[in-house]
Amino acid sequence: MAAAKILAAVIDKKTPLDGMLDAVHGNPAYKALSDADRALVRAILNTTLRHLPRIEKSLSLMLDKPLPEGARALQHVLTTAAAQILYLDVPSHAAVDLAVEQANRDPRNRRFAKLVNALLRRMVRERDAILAASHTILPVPGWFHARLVKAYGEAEARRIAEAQLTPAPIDLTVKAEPALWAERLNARLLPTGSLRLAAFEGSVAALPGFSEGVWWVQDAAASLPARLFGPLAGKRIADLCAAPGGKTAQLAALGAEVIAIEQSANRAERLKENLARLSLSAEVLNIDLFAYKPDELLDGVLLDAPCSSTGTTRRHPDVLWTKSMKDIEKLAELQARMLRHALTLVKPGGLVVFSNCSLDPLEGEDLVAALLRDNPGVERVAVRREDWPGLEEAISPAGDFRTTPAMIAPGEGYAGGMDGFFACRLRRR
Ligand SMILES: C[S@@+](CC[C@H](N)C(=O)[O-])C[C@H]1O[C@@H](n2cnc3c(N)ncnc32)[C@H](O)[C@@H]1O
Repeated sequence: MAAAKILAAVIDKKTPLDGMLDAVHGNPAYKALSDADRALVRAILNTTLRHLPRIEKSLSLMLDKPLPEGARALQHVLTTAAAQILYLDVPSHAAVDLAVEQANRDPRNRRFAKLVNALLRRMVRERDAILAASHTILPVPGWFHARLVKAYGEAEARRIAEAQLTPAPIDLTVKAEPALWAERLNARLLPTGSLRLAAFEGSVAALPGFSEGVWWVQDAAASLPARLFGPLAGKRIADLCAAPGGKTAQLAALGAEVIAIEQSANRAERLKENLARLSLSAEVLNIDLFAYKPDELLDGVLLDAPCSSTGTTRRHPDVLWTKSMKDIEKLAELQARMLRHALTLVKPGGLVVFSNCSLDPLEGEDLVAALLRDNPGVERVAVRREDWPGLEEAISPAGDFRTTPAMIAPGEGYAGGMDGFFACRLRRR
């Protein structure tokens, strides 16, 4: 019940999933569930959203005629039930019975209860054939696929779209001694310097090193921007969009004197808590970055800007259904303004690293190209392939990091992939 309602809010009202699944401020129907039922609802929603185009197409092929416009709620009941039948390891008959019960409970949908029953039972019987046939259907919305094709070409777009079907593994960044901690945690040491856990269920807080603040959870790709500054001991660096603090922690662990700026009060608090657990220090300023003017120009600035997050769909599959091209355009404009401000904060010769977790060039390559065109006082310091063995494919010809979920091959017992990220290193002349 909760799953279909929450799905409706994502699809019809563009409400992000994270907020609705928050244990304190989340959707009331979700909060009323037991821990086990919450986990099941989360799995159903993430699975439904990951496979939505394939589920919808499979359902439409089984219907003689489309459901009437007024039956949106029924559509969500059907898609969440179909996700369980096709992709989740739960008893199919329970999913069918629940969907029929939901249809019966809603006076607008009662007349469709028999149809729901027949259609879903047929789906159970024909599951293997439906799954085999659905492989040809693109697993992402059309607008997003078109953007991927434009940026990466047909074949790579397909690989990225398929890669986002696999849930992200857990990656960790360690303060020091990555090889030693890789062994202790039975993790794979990635070419980014991150550790990747083998298939893992449970709480990371129970793993060795957590309570001592030795490491933090951070996707491999997300760890790259902070690594672009080179030696940081004694340098003053501002992290302009800092919370929850993965990159602030990296900068501080590398010896920088960090000023961490975060506009949201709640998120600034979370950043402070995270730094405290890691015994790392930074000056945390809960202000708008546009209001920040240091007394003296800085050695470097990290701008990990708010973005469309289209690189994180393995973790947040709702993004593709809540964001649109309009959002990408608006965010790209904001990022360009933020980047121009960031460049005023560093001394001549100072570095600005600009990054975000979008796959769209409007928020990355195009934005930087326009900035360089208009600002002769700024130059790109290209990332060199020879400095990043194993990550050559993630470095663009211009010398930026451009990672995608289709990069990093799986290893024995370890998943592949990483978030889609853009990171560019700029220098004020
Ligand atoms: C992509 S997240 C940053 C993630 C962070 N760098 C990390 O590695 O953990 C962007 C952050 O920027 C913050 N933010 C957005 N607009 C801002 C502004 N004008 N000034 C300061 N922070 C802002 C958001 O609240 C959000 O926490």
